[in-house]
Amino acid sequence: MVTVRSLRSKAGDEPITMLTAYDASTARIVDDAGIDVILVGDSMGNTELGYDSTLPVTVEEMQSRTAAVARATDDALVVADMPFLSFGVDEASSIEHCGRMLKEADADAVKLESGPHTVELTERLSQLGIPVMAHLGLTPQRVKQLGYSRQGTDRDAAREILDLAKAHVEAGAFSLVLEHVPANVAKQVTEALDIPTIGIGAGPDCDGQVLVIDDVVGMSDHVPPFATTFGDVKSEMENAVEGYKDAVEAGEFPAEEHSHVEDDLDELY
Ligand SMILES: Nc1nc(=O)c2c([nH]1)NC[C@@H]1CN(c3ccc(C(=O)N[C@@H](CCC(=O)O)C(=O)O)cc3)CN21
Ligand SMILES: CC(C)C(=O)C(=O)O
Ligand SMILES: [Mg+2]
Repeated sequence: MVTVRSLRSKAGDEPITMLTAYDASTARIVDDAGIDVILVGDSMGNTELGYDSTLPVTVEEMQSRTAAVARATDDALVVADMPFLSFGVDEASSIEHCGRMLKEADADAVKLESGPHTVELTERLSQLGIPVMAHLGLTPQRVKQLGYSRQGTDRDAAREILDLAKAHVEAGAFSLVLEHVPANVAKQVTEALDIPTIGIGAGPDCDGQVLVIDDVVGMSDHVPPFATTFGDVKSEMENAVEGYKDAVEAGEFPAEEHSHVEDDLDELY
């Protein structure tokens, strides 16, 4: 069983592995493979729900998918990604939305796309017993301001990431995702913090790595430049779907072994 405490002790020892999953069947595969952390990412908006950003994803959608993933997961830490405007608007509704992920969906922790506005909230949630994973660098919920470009690329911006990272550790965050930042910046952030950093497009020197499952297995139409594909599930599914269609059209499916005949029912009238 991976816990927020065991994750912390693994950091620096062995790389931490994290992947997204949005449903029970995928979560079972990821968990059985021994991945440490399953993130029910709001990237689900792009991958599963067909939106062109994560902005439309709702708390209800995240809660339902988090519950499905948690039901299928035995060992991995399950982290619910809090969707756009479900936190940071006011403290009471932020706590209520985050709390639902633990109380009702059985998540182990929440992830918040972080900034100066999430320091106090991270402290409050941590005090209440809701473990918080922070997320700095490229924060896709700010796509309308940032696009999907690399962050922390000048000294001021890189220092701001480091300073915010320290502020979130101080506030009680148990780990930090660093997205699409220079490897040498991620390295210094990792060295400066006593919580695990988990990188995506942040070089090899974070304590762990995370990618979106669709990109990893070869199901995405567009893979970000920092990701790599390790399989070709899309072709496998295309083959299976075509095979089914051809078999039905050729009259080969269902065959005798897929059907049954009941005695005395040959003539109903
Ligand atoms: N399938 C998937 N994988 C992801 O990693 C992912 C999502 N979806 N959805 C949410 C965010 C969006 N992410 C992205 C998406 C695109 C780029 C990308 O293509 N960046 C280019 C162009 C940047 C620009 O638009 O200016 C780059 O060169 O940085 C990076 C991160 C990462 N996240
Ligand atoms: C890529 C990770 C960090 C994420 O936030 C997501 O999948 O939504
Ligand atoms: Mg996300």
